[in-house]
Amino acid sequence: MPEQDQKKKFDLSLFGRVLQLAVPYKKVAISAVLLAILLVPLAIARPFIVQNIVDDYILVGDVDGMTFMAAVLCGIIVLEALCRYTFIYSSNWLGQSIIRDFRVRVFRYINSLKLSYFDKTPIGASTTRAISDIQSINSIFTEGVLTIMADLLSIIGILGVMIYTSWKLTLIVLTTMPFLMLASYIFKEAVKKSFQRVRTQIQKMNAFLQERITGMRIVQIFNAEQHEREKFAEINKEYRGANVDAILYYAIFFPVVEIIAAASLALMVWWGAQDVAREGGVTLGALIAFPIYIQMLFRPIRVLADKFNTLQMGLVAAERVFAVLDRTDVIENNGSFAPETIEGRVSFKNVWFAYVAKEWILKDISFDLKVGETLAIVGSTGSGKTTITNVINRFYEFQKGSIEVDGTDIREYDLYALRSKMAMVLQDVFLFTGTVLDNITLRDPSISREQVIEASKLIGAHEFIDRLPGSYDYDVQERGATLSMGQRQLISFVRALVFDPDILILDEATSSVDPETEGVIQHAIEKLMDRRTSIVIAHRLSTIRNADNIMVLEKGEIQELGPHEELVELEGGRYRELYEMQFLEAVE
Ligand SMILES: Nc1ncnc2c1ncn2[C@@H]1O[C@H](COP(=O)(O)OP(=O)(O)OP(=O)(O)O)[C@@H](O)[C@H]1O
Repeated sequence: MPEQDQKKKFDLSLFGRVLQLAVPYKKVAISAVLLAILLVPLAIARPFIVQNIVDDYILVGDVDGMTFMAAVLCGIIVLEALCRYTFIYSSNWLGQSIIRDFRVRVFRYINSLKLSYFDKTPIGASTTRAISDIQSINSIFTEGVLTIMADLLSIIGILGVMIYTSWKLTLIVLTTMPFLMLASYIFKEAVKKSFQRVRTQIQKMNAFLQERITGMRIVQIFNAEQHEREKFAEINKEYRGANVDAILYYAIFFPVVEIIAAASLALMVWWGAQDVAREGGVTLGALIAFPIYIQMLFRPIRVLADKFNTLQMGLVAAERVFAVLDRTDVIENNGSFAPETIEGRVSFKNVWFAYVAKEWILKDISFDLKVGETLAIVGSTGSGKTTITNVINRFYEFQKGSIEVDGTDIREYDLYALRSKMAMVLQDVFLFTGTVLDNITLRDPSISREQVIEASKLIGAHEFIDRLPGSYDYDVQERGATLSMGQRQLISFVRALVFDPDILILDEATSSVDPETEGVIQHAIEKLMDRRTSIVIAHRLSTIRNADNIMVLEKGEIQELGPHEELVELEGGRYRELYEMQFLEAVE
């Protein structure tokens, strides 16, 4: 990426796209531009009036005129201060408003991407896009476009006044310009390279910390702390090096600019002092105003190189964010069938599915589930059990065959209507930081606290939730780390129950819990499946035996399908083998 960044030239169409983000705030944006334009004459007016006061009032002894001009000068200074305050405030307000909108838009878009995107994209990449890259876009507006424009305008304005006052003095001042241009260019390129290194190291540091903290158990149990510390120190060393380089360039560049500015001033004074004495030479007022002009000319030039870098870095970040927004693998929602209620019949008809083209994971899967029936899926690891549950709710789109709910192809349903009829309980329970209540309702305001308590009582989770400090308002820490596995499972059951689905998809946890909790969970599962069409990736003997049908899946194909009593009788059958090997053993 850094290599690519360096080669990147200024991309106009990308720049146009970034500017379009300001369209909803065009009034503020236009006001900021107008203020930037207005600030130029106001700033230049100060030395110009000083020059005027010296030449036209002091030298001729016009005290009244001088007092009046001094009052005008004060007025201009106050006006300039007000305009500058409004300019700084409005340009920053603009930048912040734009990135607030943009962040929400990017998050909404990320939400709409197909799950396959997340399979391939590291979490860190998505968070970097949504947080730090968008932050850099802010600087395009605050430090970039508007201030660069304001600086360029003041350079042009000051040069204009300088030429108007004395073109000869201006030419003398400008003799040092080529040195300044050269120094700015060298500085700009050098700093850009260091900042790209800094950014690469920040990304590395983020990814490193995120992974190590998430996997802290592994780091600690395998005594890997020492190596990890060394690796982290190495990244930090590189980070420091890159930052120190950048600071070094600043430390060299700024004094160099001062020297060049001083040389300009010296040349100007040397020549100007001689010219004042000459007939028709520069006026004394001009000689007094020129040092201020020089100062005003060099100040923006000094910071321009830096601001161009900021602008370019902002554009690189914008390009990366737009690349996410330009992704076409969004969830398709072309169906419109949205019935108020459904019965919950499910049927798979010759369904074929592959995550990667032609590598079939589900092969010709067909089965029918009547309303309220339970299908238990069993099979060895990697046989495609989870995949079946992934295609019913359209996390992934199947390629051949059809899946019907109540006799209608699931692709004809409005996706949100379809999903609202289904609930999914995953083996690996995911809890969000927030209260237990929020974790159950997922902030759906239509679900009341009473409903949640009622569902918890039914599931058998109320007792333990009530014992938590704060009960339903107990703050769940990072992914529920302070709750036990069984407790997390119970919360996820309550979550599924309050959404009252017609079709339940359940991936039973394989982890063993103590007999007492086992009893509670078994009871909860029964309550959850009660009168609901359920598809369960089953691991508990009780769930499997109680299911209306059992599907034995091997390498994506149905090997056996039928009720327990039937399959267990099959001589040499896979289910019978599994049953004898795993379940009878467990019972004994
Ligand atoms: N997101 C994915 N992208 C690509 N391949 C995948 C993806 N998820 C699963 N697979 C592959 O699909 C196959 C079936 O996986 P699946 O998760 O459905 O198996 P499973 O029967 O549920 O296994 P387990 O009992 O271990 O959970 C596996 O070979 C797996 O590597």
